[in-house]
Formats: sequence, C-alpha cells, structure tokens
Amino acid sequence: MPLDLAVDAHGLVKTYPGGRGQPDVRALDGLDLAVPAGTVHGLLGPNGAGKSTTTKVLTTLARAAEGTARVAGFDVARDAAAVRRRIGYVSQGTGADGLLTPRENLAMAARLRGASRADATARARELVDRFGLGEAADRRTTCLSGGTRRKLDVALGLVDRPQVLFLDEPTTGLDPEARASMWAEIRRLAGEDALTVVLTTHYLEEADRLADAVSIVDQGRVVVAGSPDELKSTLAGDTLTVELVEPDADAVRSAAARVAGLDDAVVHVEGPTGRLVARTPDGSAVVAAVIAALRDAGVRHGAVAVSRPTLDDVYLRHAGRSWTAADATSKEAAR
Ligand SMILES: Nc1ncnc2c1ncn2[C@@H]1O[C@H](COP(=O)(O)OP(=O)(O)OP(=O)(O)O)[C@@H](O)[C@H]1O
Repeated sequence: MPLDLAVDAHGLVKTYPGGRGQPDVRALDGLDLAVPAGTVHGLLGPNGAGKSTTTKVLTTLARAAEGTARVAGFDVARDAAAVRRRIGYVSQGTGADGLLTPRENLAMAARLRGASRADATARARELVDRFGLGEAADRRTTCLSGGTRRKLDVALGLVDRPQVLFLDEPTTGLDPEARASMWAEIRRLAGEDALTVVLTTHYLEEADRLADAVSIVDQGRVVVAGSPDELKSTLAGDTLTVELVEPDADAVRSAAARVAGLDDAVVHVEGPTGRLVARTPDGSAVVAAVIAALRDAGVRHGAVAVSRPTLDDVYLRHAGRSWTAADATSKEAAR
C-alpha cells in the first residue's frame, strides 16, 4: 500500500442472511476505496447503499467475505488489533453515558484505555477545550442539546489520538445550525492534526461542503470517486427541472423523449405532484421545446429551473437513478 493512503480497500464483499426465507442481502458487492492520509473523505450514498457496512469492515467490527482492506497501514483481517489502536470510531448511536458529564465521559474513556487518573483528567480537559464545550462540559450529558452531544461523541472517538477517525452519519438528526458547527469542527480536526476522517453521509450537501473527495456508493459498490468539484465538472451542461402537477409518468417520459438535446430524463412522482429532471448541453435552448412537448402531451407543469450540475446529477449519471428516487426506494424496502 502506498504510505500516503490511510485506507486502501479492494473488492470488499459482505453478505447478510436475508432471514424468514428471504434471499441473502449483498451489502457490499466488490467495493474499492482509497483515502489519502490527512484528508476528509465522504462515503456518500442513499439509505441501504452499504456505507455503514463498509465502516464496520474497516473498523474491524465486521469481516468481509472477500476482498482486502488496509487501514493506517495494517490489514483489517490479519492485524485487527493494530488497526484498532490507530483508529477512532463514532457510530450512529451515542457512546456516551447520559448520567455522566462530558468531562467525566471523556476521562472514563481515557481510563478504560489504560491512562492514569492524571493523564485521563488532562486528556478530558484538552478535548473539552478543543471542542469548546465550555460550561456544558460539567452538565449531565442527557441535559445537553443534540449538537453538543454529537460533539461529545466525536471527542470520545479522539480520546486515543487516532490516525484515522470514522464517523458514521455525524450530523443526522441535527438542526442546520448544529450541523454547520459540526462541519466546521470536522474540517478543523482534519486541518490541524493531519487526521484522516472517513465519514458516511446521505446528505449530498454535507459531502459537497466538507469532503476533499467522495466515493459515491450504490448497491454495495463505489460507482464513482473524486473531489466534489471534479465530479461535477465531468458533467458539462445544465440540469433542467420542471415541477409537474398530477403527472402521468409515462406521458412525461415520452414527451421528454421527443425533445432533442435532452438526456438522462428522470420522472419522479410523489402523490399529486412530481418533477422531471434531465441533463442538457444548454438549458435555456430547450426550455421552450420541453414546455411545448409537455403541453402537447396534456401534462400540467409548474416552475421550470435551469441549474449547474450538483452531486445529485453526478449520482444520477453514475447510478442510473435519481438520489431522491433511490432514497425513497430504500425507505420503502426497509418497511
Ligand atoms: N445486520 C444486518 N442483517 C441483515 N441485513 C443487513 C444488516 N446490516 C445491514 N443490512 C443490509 O445491508 C444493506 C446495506 O446496509 P448499510 O447499513 O451498510 O447501508 P447504509 O448505506 O449505511 O444505509 P443507512 O444510511 O440507512 O445506514 C442494506 O440492504 C441493509 O438492509
């Protein structure tokens, strides 16, 4: 493995038993991942894409049936203990004891990892300062806001001074202000300590704003990887979005197919409303033709927008379905 890769994984496969006579679930289906040391890497994918399973394999909590992975220079299967000494892992649930204060939680975590009482107290103080926990550091953890509790979770992942920190959905459930504050914190951590951060997220905006590079995961594979800007710049042209009223999806699709210069058209219907999203080399040149084609097909429409590519469009191009549709499908499947 090149020394500058903090994570280097090839062909990871992991299946879970389906249960109740259902077929097995292939959660990872040949997943590759390369994360340069000192960077923030986003594992981005809709619900059920395989992000958490990837994190579990890389943190030695689960074993892949096939493939290899090295983290901080060590093989996750053969040198699991060496990997564990070099990583921090913050899962989706909290690891903090609600009855203790953040300071006590941090000191206890350090003690559990073998620190003397004095060292544990000093490490807790350092992390309290670093995360700006202030007076919240000495209040019972259950009394804190969601954002502060999540910061404590991240601080707990850093008690052991890891080289690689894995964060599973660090901002799910946080309000926009707490989310922005967490983003700033993660960026600062990576910048100041040459720490490598691998975070899973299903927020496109989070990956776009925070990550040096992203791997877009879909159905257990990485469908495309690169910096958010690189990925977006591979998509020339514009995205055209037309809001629809009580649409008949087939009629919209065939209307879109009749418009020259409209690619990757996807129709998303949600109850009485819907949306047509398509790629086009020049949005302003096709707007009139799209509206005319929809009218001819008897489809009522609302606002029409032309925008520059987003990561949503990158996902659409590489996964063959829109992000919203993929998320909706996996939520449906989970019911
Ligand atoms: N313990 C398990 N037993 C059976 N199936 C599982 C188990 N854990 C995950 N799966 C399935 O494996 C697939 C990948 O799940 P995973 O949790 O890795 O996805 P994810 O991208 O992290 O999704 P989310 O954002 O919802 O956490 C899904 O189909 C999921 O239902």
